[in-house]
Amino acid sequence: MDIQKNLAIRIHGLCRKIREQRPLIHVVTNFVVMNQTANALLALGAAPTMSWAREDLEYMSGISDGLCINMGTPTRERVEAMITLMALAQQSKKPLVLDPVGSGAGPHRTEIARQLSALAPHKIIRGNASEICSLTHEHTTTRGVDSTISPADAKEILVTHGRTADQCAPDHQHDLRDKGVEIFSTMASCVVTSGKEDMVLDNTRTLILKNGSDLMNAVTGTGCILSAITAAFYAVCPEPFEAATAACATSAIAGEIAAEKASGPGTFLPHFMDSLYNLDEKTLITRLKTERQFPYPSATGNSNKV
Ligand SMILES: Nc1ncnc2c1ncn2[C@@H]1O[C@H](COP(=O)(O)OP(=O)(O)OP(=O)(O)O)[C@@H](O)[C@H]1O
Ligand SMILES: Cc1ncsc1CCO
Ligand SMILES: [Mg+2]
Repeated sequence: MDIQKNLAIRIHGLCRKIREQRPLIHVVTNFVVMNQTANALLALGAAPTMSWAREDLEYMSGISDGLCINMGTPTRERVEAMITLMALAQQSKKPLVLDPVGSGAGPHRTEIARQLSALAPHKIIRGNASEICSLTHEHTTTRGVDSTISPADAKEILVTHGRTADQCAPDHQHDLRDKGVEIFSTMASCVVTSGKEDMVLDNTRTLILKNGSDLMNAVTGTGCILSAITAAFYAVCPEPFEAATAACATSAIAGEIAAEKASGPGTFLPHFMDSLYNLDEKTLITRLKTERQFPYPSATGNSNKV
């Protein structure tokens, strides 16, 4: 069977698992997107809980199936709660997603993002391109919470590290691992940069997803929602790369459908929720657009369609 169709079927299988198992996802997120994030988790079939009260943390961590930490509004009390929850998630080996919102927008946020990134290395980190790149690259800045760099720049920084296509040939894999991918082994088991194209990476693979719509940028919080639903997929799928891929596909395809129905940002969000709720296998198979670069871009610049 066509490998992209097979991937779409597997993604739909995970959507079904979420609807059947209804994983409880504990989300400490920013004040801007709290309500829409809880609703998106519900639309997907998961169950949200959003508390950051110190007295709640141990209990909520104990009963939850996954955790999403989003540092969009990083007040001291909330950052302390995030650190406690991340330590608890690591102890109990619970699926964890970190969204380093606004990393690269000034020293305060960048320092918090790097501090959180250093915790619980089994996690998935999901951010826009400049947020992710700013975690390891001093010179990448973020404009508030908006990315300043393109997916192509992010790929250059995170995957090819300025090397030529020749140097990225399979023969040089070992060099690449030694030199370039420390972010994956020290901070995360999988990293996602979102944008016009989403990129899912671990230390052996890169997958590019080409779904979505410009309208996803005309409302706030689509990235925050993507991080929260990534935690829901990770709660039903122990393989972080597969969970992150499923979340990116689901979010972007739901966004694509919503954009076709909406007349602007005001009606986009309700259509987006409906699309998450109604997403079926046929739609995923018809719409999924991915490109796999495995393990790294080849010497000829060719990549395999997934
Ligand atoms: N220009 C675009 N075309 C298609 N899809 C897009 C575009 N920009 C963003 N998306 C989609 O929107 C979602 C959020 O990605 P984005 O990179 O905007 O996150 P973000 O900057 O963290 O958002 P926020 O901070 O507002 O929550 C992803 O699913 C991504 O695929
Ligand atoms: C707009 C905004 N400001 C802080 S968090 C947030 C939500 C999008 O990341
Ligand atoms: Mg964001």
